[in-house]
Parts: sequence; C-alpha cells; structure tokens
Amino acid sequence: MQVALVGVTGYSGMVLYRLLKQHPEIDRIQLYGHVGATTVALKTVAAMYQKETAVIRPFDATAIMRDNAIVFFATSAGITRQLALPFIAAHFPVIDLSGDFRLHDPEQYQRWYQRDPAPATALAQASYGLADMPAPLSTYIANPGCYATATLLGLAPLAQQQLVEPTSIVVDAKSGLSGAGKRATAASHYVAVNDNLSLYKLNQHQHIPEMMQQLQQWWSAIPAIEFTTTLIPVTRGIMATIYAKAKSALTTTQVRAAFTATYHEQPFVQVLPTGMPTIKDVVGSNNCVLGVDYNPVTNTIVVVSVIDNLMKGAAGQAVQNFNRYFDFAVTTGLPTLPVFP
Ligand SMILES: NC(=O)C1=CN([C@@H]2O[C@H](COP(=O)(O)OP(=O)(O)OC[C@H]3O[C@@H](n4cnc5c(N)ncnc54)[C@H](OP(=O)(O)O)[C@@H]3O)[C@@H](O)[C@H]2O)C=CC1
Ligand SMILES: CC(=O)N[C@@H](CCC(=O)OP(=O)(O)O)C(=O)O
Repeated sequence: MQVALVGVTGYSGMVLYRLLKQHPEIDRIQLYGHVGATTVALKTVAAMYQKETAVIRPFDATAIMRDNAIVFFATSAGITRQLALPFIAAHFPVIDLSGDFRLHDPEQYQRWYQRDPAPATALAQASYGLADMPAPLSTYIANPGCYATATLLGLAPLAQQQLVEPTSIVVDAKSGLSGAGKRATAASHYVAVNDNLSLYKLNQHQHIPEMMQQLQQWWSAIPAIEFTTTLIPVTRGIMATIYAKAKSALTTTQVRAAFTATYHEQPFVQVLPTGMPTIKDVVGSNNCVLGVDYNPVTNTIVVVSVIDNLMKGAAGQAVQNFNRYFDFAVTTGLPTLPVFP
C-alpha cells in the first residue's frame, strides 16, 4: 500500500514517518509539504535522515488522491482545515493529527482555537478516533489531542460506569516539551523549561472541549472538568493525574476491577496491579499505563495516566487508527514496549 504524509518535518510527522517506514502493510510513503514549494530531498531538511531517498513534494490534493490509499496530516491546527476539504468532498481517507476536525460544533472551535472553523458540513463527516475505546470510524479520522488521550483513557471507566460524583473531576496534566512542536518560543526557551515547571493555558486549554464532547457521550451528567496543564523539563511524555470523589464508598481493588474490565481486550492499555506509573514506563511505546487508588479518608479516587505524547498522543495513535480503518491487526507496526531506561 502507498500512503501520503503531509508535515514530515514536524515532530509528530517525523515520528509518524518512522512508524510508517516500519509498517509491514506499507510499501511506499509519499511526502508532501507546503502548497507551491519546490521539491526537496528529505535528507536536506532532516539531517538525521541522510540514508533516506524520499523527497518532499509540494502539496497537491489531486496527486495525493491519485497515488495513495490514505493521507496523514501531521500539520499544525489551522492549516489542516485549509488543506483537507478536497479529501472530505471526495470521501478520501484521511487521518488528521491536528485539532481542526475534532470538535463537532464549529462555535466551540472558534471559541477555543480563536480561529475560523471548517464548514459544519465538513466537520460532520469527521469521526473522533480515540483508538483504545473503539467506535465506528468514518473516512475522515480526527486523531485526539495528546492531553485529551491521556485524560480520557484515565476517565473512561469512571464515566462509563458512573463511579464518581460528576461535578467533582479535577485533572492535573503535565507534558514534555515536544508536545509544543518544533518552533521555539519564549516559554519553551531552555532557560524557561530546564529546572522549572510552569502551568499554562489555565482553564483555556484547547483540549477541554474535545474531552467534554467525549465525556458527555459516555455520561451526560458530567457538566465540566477542572483541567490544568503544566510544562515539565522532559522531551517526551504526558502524565495526567485525575482526582474525583467516589459516588459511594469503594476500595482500590474495586476501582482497579472497573479499569481492568474496560481495558482487558486493549493491547496498548495496561492497568497496574499496584503502584503508580511513571513517564519512562511508556516513552517510545504506543502504550497508556494507568495506576489507580481510592482514599477512604477523603472518598477520592486518584488515577494516574501516562502516555508518550508523540506516540499514543499523536503518531502512534494515528497508526493504530490506520490499522483499525484497514482492518489490520491493531498492533501492526506499533511498539508495545517502551525504550526504558
Ligand atoms: N507534538 C505533539 O505531541 C502533538 C501534536 N499534535 C498535533 O499534530 C500536528 C503537528 O504537531 P507537531 O509535530 O508538534 O508540530 P510541528 O510544529 O513540529 O510541525 C508542524 C508541521 O506542519 C507543517 N506545516 C505547517 N504549515 C504548513 C502548511 N501551510 N502546509 C504544509 N505543511 C505545513 C510544518 O512544515 P514546515 O516546517 O515546513 O513549516 C511541519 O512539518 C499539530 O496539529 C499538533 O497540534 C497532536 C498531538 C500531540
Ligand atoms: C506542551 C504543549 O505545549 N503541548 C501542546 C499540545 C498541542 C497539541 O498537541 O495540539 P492539538 O490541539 O493539535 O492536539 C499544548 O498544550 O497546546
């Protein structure tokens, strides 16, 4: 099979290229960049790929659809919605790593992304591809956000089995710097990040509405969640620590059983039998590892969810959705072990 990738020069695109190269069902990857750009060799823009012979061609929707079975967009939010419309019109398969088609409601997109949304008719054709909670996929798959993935996998059993007070959910999420993409800013300057922690986008993070959209499908009684994001001085990895009041007194064993029941058939989701996961437990893998606890003193459930933001949070989940879309075994071409240590 031949597949197209737009945005190989970004962090997610580079990880996706590596995964697609190793995928046994993929014979060839066609790379595309900006509209009207000249064709360049991949190795000239990615110095670590000196032995790669691939070239990056200018974006051309017609050529992509003619030559490939599917296109992956690893492009920035705001860009994909400008490039993807011909594929939607043609019902050509797309896996989109950006946030442009995750929200069904265009007003929500305008509010949280502060940009014009894609047309409502186009948004209606997209499906939200939370790959470890399988639901039917349309030809346009909106890959979930990295924080949203970690948080939703940590909350799914609690929401679906209605184990918590629906108004009590608090999520304290932390991410490594690669989550911010390759462009440096004052906030991502080495001095700002190293030996430091900084909380950002308080109550304004763009993943809040996609999490609410999904949570309310699972349990409409959840009105909102408190969600904070903190930048931590690591390259890869997200840890979401979730707190919620139990609806009735439980034990840690009962909470864990709820998680195990949800995920026992999911090869990438591990529920720890004891203790809490660390970021290094997942880096380099497509896994999500979950630790759970119930504190009877405060009647609080604590869930810790860790993922690699560039794997499960982006490229890995994109390949998992590719496998689901084409009915390949879901683990095909995907690492289930971290690069520990
Ligand atoms: N980093 C992460 O952990 C995660 C990222 N995502 C999402 O994945 C997408 C990519 O993120 P990330 O890799 O971090 O971003 P980067 O900023 O690292 O890369 C962005 C990519 O988009 C390309 N691009 C930008 N503008 C255009 C354009 N007009 N036409 C064609 N290509 C363009 C860039 O090419 P060039 O360099 O030539 O401009 C680059 O290849 C984003 O939507 C992001 O929100 C989702 C989950 C996690
Ligand atoms: C550390 C960091 O800055 N992370 C980014 C994650 C961005 C991202 O993945 O954007 P999508 O909305 O397309 O998923 C952020 O918090 O905005």
